[in-house]
Amino acid sequence: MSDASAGTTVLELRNLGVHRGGVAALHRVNATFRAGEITCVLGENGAGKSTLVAVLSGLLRPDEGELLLGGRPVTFRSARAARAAGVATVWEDLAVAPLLSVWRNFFLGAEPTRGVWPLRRLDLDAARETTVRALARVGVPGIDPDRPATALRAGERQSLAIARALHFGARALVIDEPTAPMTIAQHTVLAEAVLSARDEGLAVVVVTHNPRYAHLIGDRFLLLARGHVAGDLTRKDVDADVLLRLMAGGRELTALTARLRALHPELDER
Ligand SMILES: Nc1ncnc2c1ncn2[C@@H]1O[C@H](COP(=O)(O)OP(=O)(O)OP(=O)(O)O)[C@@H](O)[C@H]1O
Repeated sequence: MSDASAGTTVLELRNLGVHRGGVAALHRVNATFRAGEITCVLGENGAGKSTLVAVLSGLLRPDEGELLLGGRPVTFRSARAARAAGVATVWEDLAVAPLLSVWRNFFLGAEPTRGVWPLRRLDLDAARETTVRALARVGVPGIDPDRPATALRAGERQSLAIARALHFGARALVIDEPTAPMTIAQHTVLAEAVLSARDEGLAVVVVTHNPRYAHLIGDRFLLLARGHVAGDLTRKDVDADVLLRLMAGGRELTALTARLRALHPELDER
């Protein structure tokens, strides 16, 4: 466990409001993100998911309400400030600097050095070793740290960012899942890293479009609809089908499925 025992509140949103382009992108949002738990944030396009990520990661200041970290109100003035406070965000597409090596991406400016100034120099072996160890810790063993980051696949790239967050002592991890299709194998790689972060006691927030995947890994589910909290549920409250139904658009899909199954009983088998 990192700094908090499982179940302790790490991040909290109180009556959070954000206006964007004349609309309430978030309106009176209350939510709690706890240590050792994965909270999946679900909602249709425009529900406010990206806005929530922007607030948690320090890119956007809320217009109303408060963000609390470890019980104290905080105002992040930048993404760097959020990271320094222990809230790490894994972006959908900016997880890494693609042309740099895997280990350079891991450290990005925080490389270990050897010796004392003015003879201090980069400790390359330590940097490589640390990277390999940190990746193995999130379930990605055997990566050559000198490969360019472009050689990593989508799930591995995000896992690298998660490994960094763990290594540098994050308390909360916000993951904006790739919307581009990922193979099952890469989804599994990412899920394993997400579960490692949870097991190490971080409060994990996963923004996803996929309710089935959410149900597989999530402990709690925050459903957003038009900037409002439409549901705040635990695993005990829902199964994957209920989640699917609760997501806007899911209602139509469920009705369609029921109608098709009534007309074609053989579909029941699927
Ligand atoms: N930069 C912006 N300028 C104006 N309005 C914006 C801006 N960003 C978001 N909005 C509006 O805020 C609301 C919430 O958008 P947001 O992008 O947070 O939703 P989302 O759930 O992330 O959607 P998606 O799944 O499509 O990314 C929407 O009505 C959107 O049109």
